[in-house]
Amino acid sequence: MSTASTNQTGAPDQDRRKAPAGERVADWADGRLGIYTLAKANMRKIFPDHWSFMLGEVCLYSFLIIILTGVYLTLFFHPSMNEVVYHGSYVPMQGMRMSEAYKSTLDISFDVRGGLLIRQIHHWAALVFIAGMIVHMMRVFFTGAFRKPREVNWLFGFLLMVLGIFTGFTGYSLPDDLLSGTGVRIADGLILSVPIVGTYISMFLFGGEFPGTDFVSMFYSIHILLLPGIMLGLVVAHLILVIYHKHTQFPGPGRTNKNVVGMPLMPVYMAKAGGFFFLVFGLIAALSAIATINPVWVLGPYRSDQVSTNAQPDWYLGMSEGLIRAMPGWEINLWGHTLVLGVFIPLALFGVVLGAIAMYPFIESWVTGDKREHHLLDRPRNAPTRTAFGVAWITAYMVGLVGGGNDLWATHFHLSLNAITWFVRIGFFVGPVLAFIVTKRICLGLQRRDREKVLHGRESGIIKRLPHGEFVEIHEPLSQEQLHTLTSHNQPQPLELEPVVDENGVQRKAGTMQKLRVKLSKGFYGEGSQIPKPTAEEFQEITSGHGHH
Ligand code: HEM
Ligand code: HEM
Repeated sequence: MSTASTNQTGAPDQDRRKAPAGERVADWADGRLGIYTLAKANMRKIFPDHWSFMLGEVCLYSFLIIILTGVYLTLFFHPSMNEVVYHGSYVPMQGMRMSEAYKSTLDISFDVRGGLLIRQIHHWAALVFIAGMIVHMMRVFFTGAFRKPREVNWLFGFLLMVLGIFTGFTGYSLPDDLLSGTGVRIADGLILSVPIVGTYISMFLFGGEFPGTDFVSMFYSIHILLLPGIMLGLVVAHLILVIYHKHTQFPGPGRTNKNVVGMPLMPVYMAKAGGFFFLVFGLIAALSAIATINPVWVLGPYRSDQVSTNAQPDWYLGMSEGLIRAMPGWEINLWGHTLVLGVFIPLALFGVVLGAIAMYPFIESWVTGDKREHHLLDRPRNAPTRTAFGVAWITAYMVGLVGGGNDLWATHFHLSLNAITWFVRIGFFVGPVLAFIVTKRICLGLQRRDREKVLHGRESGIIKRLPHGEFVEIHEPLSQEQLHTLTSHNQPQPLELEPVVDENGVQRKAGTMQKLRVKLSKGFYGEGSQIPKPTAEEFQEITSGHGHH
């Protein structure tokens, strides 16, 4: 229906000059918020396409799902350790004494409409969120996306991961059932093992001797306000930086350090992202509807004189738990104080591992001396030392995880607990070294294969018999696009020790750090760490004339 009409007096019609409704709303909003310039600058922003770039989105969407479901839970959860008697609908616990926190978690699970589903979605989304972050971090690591200028964004991401782990832990502790109480007890043990300040921190957190009467309410504020608040700010900063730096892209024809090839934010990327949000939500909801997670009614309320069997932390803390389980129970007594090395060393090691992850971009650029900007990603095989290092790290993590579930491995596979402990003790040191060597060899093998492919073409699988009886396989030459992708990477040279005598004839001694740097740099780029890619001359010589060999 048209809105145009003339009025009785023949005066120009107001309606005719009226813009469409959408434009008027946009005008109204622009006059007050100035969104036009912002939108103009960003709506057509180009995003490159690769499945691995969806991992950051998985983090984002699961974070949103956690917040949405978390808000629902706050409506019914009572963060109090006051003792009450249970009279809800779960019959086996009728008349039992328990904290209000535990009672309200049972109520959420059995009496609140949709409560159990929302609890399960919250918990499953938390597991997916942290898994998503770690896999996203691996993508960024293995492709070298953390290099200049994205080091600060790596740090923002790293903080998000650490805060996510802490938020998960505080959430896990809220229901105050036997499992979460056992987890908190382990955390208290870790805190107490820290020399000098440990006792004070523990007293502060628990309002006196463990478990005290305060920690649920304190953890609650930390869990629903403090940490998610900081994380929300960090996520926004993280995404602003992604837009500011523009996204990296894999090398390919037409892609350079100075452009981005892909689809515009509006409408293509937005439509994709919207759909993907519902996919992630749907999958997590389906998982939560069919797979029980943290059935708090099984173990009963927390009592500090009881420990549940089968106690497992959520998966992301499995490694630190494994290190504690595998560590010998060493203790030193000094001047009337006990230093519990059996607990303190794993705690310190966890801290060192986290610190190394945070600092990695800076360490790598110091070792390699690479201070250039990088907007094109590395194919993992073309950075064998970094790739091998990442796989070694994952191996150490996995071995620790086996240690964290040693009881489950023992019961499910009929293994001795001691054998598993020794496997973890040895595997934690030997596994990463083996993984490093094997991965590096695989990367070099793949580089050799790329070189072969460039020089001799792709094996076609077609066998030809020559007149004199010899069989040869036809090799098909690669397309220009493939040739470009396989040869466009840089092959930097390792750093050299500076001359001992400089141009003025002054003697200089290379410092230990300098020597270490050169050594590490050789490890990265030296002989045995990269297969020279074919030169243009080699390519010309081999490809001129024949299509097989
Ligand atoms: C709440 C957690 C996180 C969210 C919501 C998030 C979200 C995102 C999104 C949507 C992108 C762009 C798409 C992509 O490359 O996947 C991105 C890129 C990036 N993220 Fe995250 N991320 C999170 C955690 C992390 C972590 C743990 C790290 C590393 C320690 C990290 C480092 C980076 C870096 C360096 C980029 C730029 C990559 C590039 O341009 O290729 N992020 N992030
Ligand atoms: C990264 C952020 C978060 C993570 C990783 C996380 C994780 C968890 C986990 C694992 C639990 C235990 C669930 C259970 O099995 O009972 C939990 C409980 C809870 N969370 Fe969160 N959460 C996060 C953010 C939030 C936010 C933003 C809110 C509120 C606005 C919230 C509110 C709650 C409440 C009220 C509980 C206790 C209820 C219950 O345990 O059923 N959470 N959280």
